[in-house]
Amino acid sequence: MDVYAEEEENRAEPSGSSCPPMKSSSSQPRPPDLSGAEPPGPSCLSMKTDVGLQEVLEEHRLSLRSRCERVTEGSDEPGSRTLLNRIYTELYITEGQSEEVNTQHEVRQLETTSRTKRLHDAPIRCQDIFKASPDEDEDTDNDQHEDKVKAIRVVLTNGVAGAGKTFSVLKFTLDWAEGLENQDVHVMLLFSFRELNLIRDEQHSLLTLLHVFYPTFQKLPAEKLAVWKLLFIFDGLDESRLSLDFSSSQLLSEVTQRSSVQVLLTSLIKGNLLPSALVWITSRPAAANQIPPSCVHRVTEVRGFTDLQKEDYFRRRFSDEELSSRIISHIKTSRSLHIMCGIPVFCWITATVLENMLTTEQRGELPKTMTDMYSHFLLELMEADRELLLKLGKLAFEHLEKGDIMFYQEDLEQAGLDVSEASVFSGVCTEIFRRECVIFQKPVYCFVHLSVQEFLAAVYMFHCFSSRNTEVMENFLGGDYRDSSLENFLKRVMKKSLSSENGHLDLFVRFLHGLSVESNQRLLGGLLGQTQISPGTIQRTINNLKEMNSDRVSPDRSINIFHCLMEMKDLSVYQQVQNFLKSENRSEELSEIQCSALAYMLLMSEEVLEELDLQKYSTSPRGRLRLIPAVRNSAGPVPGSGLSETYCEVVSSALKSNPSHLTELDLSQNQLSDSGVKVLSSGLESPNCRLEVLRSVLCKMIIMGTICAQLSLALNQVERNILSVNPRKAPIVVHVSVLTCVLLTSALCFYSLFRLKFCRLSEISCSSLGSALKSNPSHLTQLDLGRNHLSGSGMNDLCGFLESPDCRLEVLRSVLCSCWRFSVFNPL
Ligand SMILES: Nc1ncnc2c1ncn2[C@@H]1O[C@H](COP(=O)(O)OP(=O)(O)OP(=O)(O)O)[C@@H](O)[C@H]1O
Repeated sequence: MDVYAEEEENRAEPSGSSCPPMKSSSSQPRPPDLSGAEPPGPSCLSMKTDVGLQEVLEEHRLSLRSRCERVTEGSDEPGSRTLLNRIYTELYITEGQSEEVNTQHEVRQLETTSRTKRLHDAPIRCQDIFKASPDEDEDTDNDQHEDKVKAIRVVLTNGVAGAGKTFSVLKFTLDWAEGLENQDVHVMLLFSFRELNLIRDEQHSLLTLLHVFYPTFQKLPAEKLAVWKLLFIFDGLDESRLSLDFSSSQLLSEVTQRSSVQVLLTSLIKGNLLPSALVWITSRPAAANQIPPSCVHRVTEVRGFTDLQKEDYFRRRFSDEELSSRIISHIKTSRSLHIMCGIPVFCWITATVLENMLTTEQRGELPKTMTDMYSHFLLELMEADRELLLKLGKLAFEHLEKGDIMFYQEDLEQAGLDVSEASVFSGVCTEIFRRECVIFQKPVYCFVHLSVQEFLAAVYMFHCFSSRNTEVMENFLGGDYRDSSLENFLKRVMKKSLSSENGHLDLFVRFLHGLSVESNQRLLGGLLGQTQISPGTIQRTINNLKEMNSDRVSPDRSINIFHCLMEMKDLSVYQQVQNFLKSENRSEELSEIQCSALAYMLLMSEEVLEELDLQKYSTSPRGRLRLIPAVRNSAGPVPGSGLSETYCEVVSSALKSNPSHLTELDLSQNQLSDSGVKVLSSGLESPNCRLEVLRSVLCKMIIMGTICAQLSLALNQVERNILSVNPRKAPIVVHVSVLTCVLLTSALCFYSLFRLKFCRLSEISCSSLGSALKSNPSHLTQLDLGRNHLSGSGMNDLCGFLESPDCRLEVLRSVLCSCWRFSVFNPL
């Protein structure tokens, strides 16, 4: 159904009334100067402009415009394309990114970042990504900033599946082609990695590559490429099957030099080829690390829609105001639906389902959970062909484990799908499986959204369970899997999903639980197969979830157990925790599942928690572990008492997340292992880390060699992060006591104040401390050795530092410091 059919095409207007405050755009419609000899100015259409070239450019502009002005949603039947400007809703895009996303499942990541209160984010208009931000502009006397302003040449934009990256690329290009934005750019060139994949085995020069994708440019002399301001867009790095090797020394500098597409791209990104060309790359987060940070001058993140933008989306989509209001208020009644609508593609699924339900005479409850929503979505397609949907389910499932989201003809054939059969890709089925027509007529396929793939995979898995397809079940759950009850089957899948490092089965297992619910069984019965599910089975499954022991499972993963309960429509835990939060009495002992629910609710809380005192809650040690994810929504100080490596992981991810609210970290009274410290170090190294105080009183770090160096480096990084945010901010204060071995040695030199109070500094410690200080003593102005018992030859090194001419020490505290060689302090 074409929801926009009533609107007239020529009423299309750019959108964007409810966007967060954005940076202003100064671009005025203005044709580019083609001479290439001077910067573009108002009188760009100068007399010396080459008329032939002008024509080439005009042709290019028009062809880009017609490529971008209409978009396909769902069905790609002829006539189903819609004007982009009519449906485009402003997206929430920020500078910076959450590093954590690299290891997290995309939907989970969305949940952890869905809090509306994002303190440190700077929203940026997609059209402004190559422009200096206003504060950088203002700070003219800062050379560093000026450098940065000049250097925004490569922009990397991250965003989870369906967040709107491709839509923003299209809008960006369309606005240029229509003369509205970025008119200083002479030529914009749009490529998608899925297209580039098709020529990955070919040899090209940049010029011939352009000719392949933009035949108009065959009329173009090569030298023009070097003088014009070009902007290359590469959309969908995650879909790339090229292997980009940035460490390779094979680089090109001439537009006529031939090489592999990989080398062409790396040369362009590194700036060896066309050093003044701008490059924009978009990617899902997990693939973004293919581009080394040193090559990227600005990172932005498409975060989908804010709450206001969600509403704007539905209002733009439906001319019937009553309908959009009903949809919006329904979504607001379900927390998980509301969160999911932060992803534009989910808004589209929701709009499709709810519009259909509300405008036809369908009775019955509106979908409340994600599984409900997807079941209804699939229901509309069911008439298609049960067998076909199951084959798509098989394809979805088999590729889910591998992490594949793009499929080629061969993949389809393997799943038993006959690609030549027109029925497969026409009619309703195209709603869920989009055929991407690309150059050379080689089609590439994908599901319209990763979550649709996960849903179909779950449907297929359920079907295999019902039809006792032991081969598939054993392959997935292990050879020891025997015909088993539904509750045991779900328990096995849950455990398997919990052991996944990146949570790639999280949504799948949620859907699987949701499918066992009576209402969804009724809806999709024909597909799921015949299974007798008694209320007793459902209750036992719910009990299993509540009692699930998640030893050695990351607390982040454990939250998914709570989501499964919600998908099964068991709200008991949710309500208990709601009551707990409302009541004044916090002495009630919380179960593990309640802790996961509490962590989730604290995480989702719109308010950043001033301080999260994990000790405040009465629960078991395992329960306490499950609370840790809430650390991400806490401004600290975060106590780490008695916590393990898992703690380090969560704290580390809290330090990496954007925005990171942690400003103080207390590692006191902990015993941290090598691997724990390593994990923690990666958090400290993150550019998002905003730590100001690190306490480690009585913290025993069993750190040797390389780990020690790693922590040192990480702490240096913290220093840099803080300085880069605010040069006037006081440097980090590290309170260190009893360090069983000396770490931080090289880090020491970055601190102006170092407290070693109450340290039982061993001989080795003293020695390392001394040599570290000696090697780079210039920053340290205060040293507190109070209440230490210093002895042995290590003292020589320490004293050596004190005596050295580089020593800048102004204050040395040594209250109650008993020192065998106290006399050597005399020189001070
Ligand atoms: N700004 C927007 N306004 C309206 N609808 C949007 C917008 N952005 C995205 N959508 C909807 O979401 C769908 C997916 O968006 P898009 O293809 O841009 O996502 P993506 O981030 O590129 O995802 P993927 O990583 O899966 O390629 C679109 O087909 C459209 O229905």
